[in-house]
Amino acid sequence: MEQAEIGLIGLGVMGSNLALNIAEKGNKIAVFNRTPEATRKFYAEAGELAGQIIPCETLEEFVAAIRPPRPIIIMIKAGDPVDQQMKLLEPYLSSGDIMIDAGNANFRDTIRRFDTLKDSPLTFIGMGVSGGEEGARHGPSIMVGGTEDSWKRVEKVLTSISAKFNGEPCVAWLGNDGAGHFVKTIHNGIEYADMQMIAEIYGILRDGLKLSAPEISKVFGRWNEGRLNSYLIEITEKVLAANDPISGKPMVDVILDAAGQKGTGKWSVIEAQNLGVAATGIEAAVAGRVLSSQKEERVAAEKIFGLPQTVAMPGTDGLSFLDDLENALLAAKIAAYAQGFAVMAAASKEYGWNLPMPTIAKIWRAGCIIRSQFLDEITSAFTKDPDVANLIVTPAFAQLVQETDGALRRVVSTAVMSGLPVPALASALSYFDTYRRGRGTANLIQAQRDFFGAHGFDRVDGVDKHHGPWGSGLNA
Ligand SMILES: NC(=O)C1=CN([C@@H]2O[C@H](COP(=O)(O)OP(=O)(O)OC[C@H]3O[C@@H](n4cnc5c(N)ncnc54)[C@H](OP(=O)(O)O)[C@@H]3O)[C@@H](O)[C@H]2O)C=CC1
Ligand SMILES: O=C(CO)[C@H](O)[C@H](O)COP(=O)(O)O
Repeated sequence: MEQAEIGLIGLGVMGSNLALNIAEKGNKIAVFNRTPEATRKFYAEAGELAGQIIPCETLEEFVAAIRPPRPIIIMIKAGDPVDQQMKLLEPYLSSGDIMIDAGNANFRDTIRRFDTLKDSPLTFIGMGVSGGEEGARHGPSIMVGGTEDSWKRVEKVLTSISAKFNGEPCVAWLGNDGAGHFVKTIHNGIEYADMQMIAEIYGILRDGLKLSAPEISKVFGRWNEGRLNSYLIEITEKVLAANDPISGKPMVDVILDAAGQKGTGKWSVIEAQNLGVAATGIEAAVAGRVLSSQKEERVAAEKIFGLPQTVAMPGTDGLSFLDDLENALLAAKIAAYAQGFAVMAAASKEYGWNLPMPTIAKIWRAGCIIRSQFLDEITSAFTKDPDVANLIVTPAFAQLVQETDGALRRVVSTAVMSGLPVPALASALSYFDTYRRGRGTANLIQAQRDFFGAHGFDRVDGVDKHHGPWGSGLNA
């Protein structure tokens, strides 16, 4: 029997679609799933692609079905399952085989797995894949980490299955060991911020302007034709227009307001903190999901405090305020993306990855969940100045911020006066206001630290005097 040129383990949502994508691009693929019923079902439903697929029910059979040296994609639940699966697979592998973890791994696990195998005859690639079900099937964005040699061995097949933006493939080798999974984690962190900010704007439209879900859908539909054009805005329009087949009500109105999370948002925040980078939009988004899940506590608190009176939204016919909302979302989005890229720049230095910022922006323009026109603008900004300290000071984005920050200020202040929670939008505004103010207020914090802990401070006049005249805090 003709052998496959690639193998894939894990026929869940992502793995089965990725396998069909690989088969459709003319690659013969062997597949295996822990539970064999899933393999049988997958093969039975593969239709005309079945001829390109070799379904296997044991790992021995699976490995034998792939031509050596074997590239094997592992697309299963992240964490311990990946270690378990690799351990079960390894005895069957031979020199030169590559295990490619394509799930949402923590990059620290990826570095550990990479290091464990680096002096062995086997190779490990940690690869972030974004695009959900549809992306996996028709073209995801793929972020690869590992040795450049191992990348070259899988470049052709990954390029064939990736999304394309104006013909350019949305796949790239980003650096050694955990680089790909780190970038995927920050992609998801930005995704969290983007989604939280959209949800906050939805809250203002629903609870401030009292618009119905179908009315809000139209607003997002209009915005999707402008500068906010993106996949997340597009699906927001669609989600808000859908009706619940059971109750006939708008679907969103019958969905419990408690968001799930699987870890990548939280890891983004942890890593940003570890690297000393302010990622306030992602922090606000993760905290927003945590608070959202405390449904019972929130319901009880509403009984105690009630809700503040909503103030009139500025603008006589609501129109100019809608323009403000659109611009506010754009301004806040700039802050979140600037923060995400700043985290990656710091990680690149820390881990010696040499992450290519223009390339990362490029491969996010299509295929992934945060894909947008906006990322093409980020690509141009980083191409002109790849080492810029912060996206918001690049000429194009500085101008955009200047055009939109007034709207963000009006929207945040109106929401605050109405008691409508906007933690991510407000964090973006505070981030701008802090970042652009040459003289901040940390002089007071330094004085306090010196007072109670003799921590010392630097002086603005450069005079070498590092303690204040307050003596020990104990004597004060
Ligand atoms: N869904 C999405 O939008 C995206 C998901 N991802 C990531 O892709 C990976 C797969 O996600 P998804 O396809 O959604 O998940 P699913 O829940 O649809 O599928 C999970 C898969 O993992 C397998 N699995 C679970 N535990 C083990 C184990 N201990 N050993 C071997 N196999 C195991 C399951 O096998 P079995 O049938 O036997 O249970 C199944 O094939 C995850 O890391 C996820 O974070 C990445 C991008 C987008
Ligand atoms: O990687 C993804 C999208 O890019 C997955 O859909 C992921 O599950 C999203 O994260 P969470 O489940 O925490 O919202």
